[in-house]
Amino acid sequence: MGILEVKNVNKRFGGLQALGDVNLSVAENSCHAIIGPNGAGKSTLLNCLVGKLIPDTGSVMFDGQSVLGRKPYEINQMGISRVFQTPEIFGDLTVMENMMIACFAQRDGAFKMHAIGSMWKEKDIVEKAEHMLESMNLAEKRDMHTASMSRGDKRRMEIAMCLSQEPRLLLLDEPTAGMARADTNNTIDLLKKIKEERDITIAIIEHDMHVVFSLAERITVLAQGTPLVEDTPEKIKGHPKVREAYLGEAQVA
Ligand SMILES: Nc1ncnc2c1ncn2[C@@H]1O[C@H](COP(=O)(O)OP(=O)(O)OP(=O)(O)O)[C@@H](O)[C@H]1O
Repeated sequence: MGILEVKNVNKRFGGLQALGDVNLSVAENSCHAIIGPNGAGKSTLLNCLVGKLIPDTGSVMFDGQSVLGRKPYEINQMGISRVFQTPEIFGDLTVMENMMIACFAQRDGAFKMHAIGSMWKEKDIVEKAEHMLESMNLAEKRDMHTASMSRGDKRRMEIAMCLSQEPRLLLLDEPTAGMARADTNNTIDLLKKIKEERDITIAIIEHDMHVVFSLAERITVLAQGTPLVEDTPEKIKGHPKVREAYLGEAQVA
């Protein structure tokens, strides 16, 4: 039994079957990639895992408990955190302030903006935020306004903010989208380090096959809303069905 078990999930948008009988089992402490051509249903599936969408039929179990019918914040409290394609951070605040807000939210369940002036008095929050920034190689940038950070640093910042929630399952939606190769490689190294140091399961949606093959232990290929194959990266590389699904689009080599 995986920490995440998706069974027979279906989701329609009007006449369009976005997900058709999706089954997915993600093993605890593994990194599982979900790949597939544009429009395959990857984001729809992720949205069903975090309560943003409700499947028409099927079940989604996390650590033996159903996530269906729960609000996104309740699912977050269960231990599932999602990093979005577009970083969700406060550009007017510094890296350290953003990190402290995330640590507050984790400790108190919420953060009220009026508390921003007094948050430096909270020693445990300051220490935790400093530790998170160090572990994500962002300590040197702590006083920088996040609006002036590079895309790669912003993305790492958001991953750090998600990790401050101490999730057991981290969902990454194209974590290296729009990054230069050097930044992508830094992010891969950082995610490997996170996996080594923490008791964490990672599910990742990614178009960049270099990222997928560098990180994933299992890969599920979605095509037209249905899992086509699920296997190890070695078996997925060059798999005829996968090549067919990507025909004319990307390269899975
Ligand atoms: N809210 C919505 N209303 C109607 N159709 C939708 C909605 N969300 C997604 N779709 C459709 O469902 C299908 C699956 O979309 P989804 O975004 O899940 O694919 P994807 O694999 O994540 O694609 P991409 O790689 O391009 O992000 C597409 O045909 C898309 O147009």
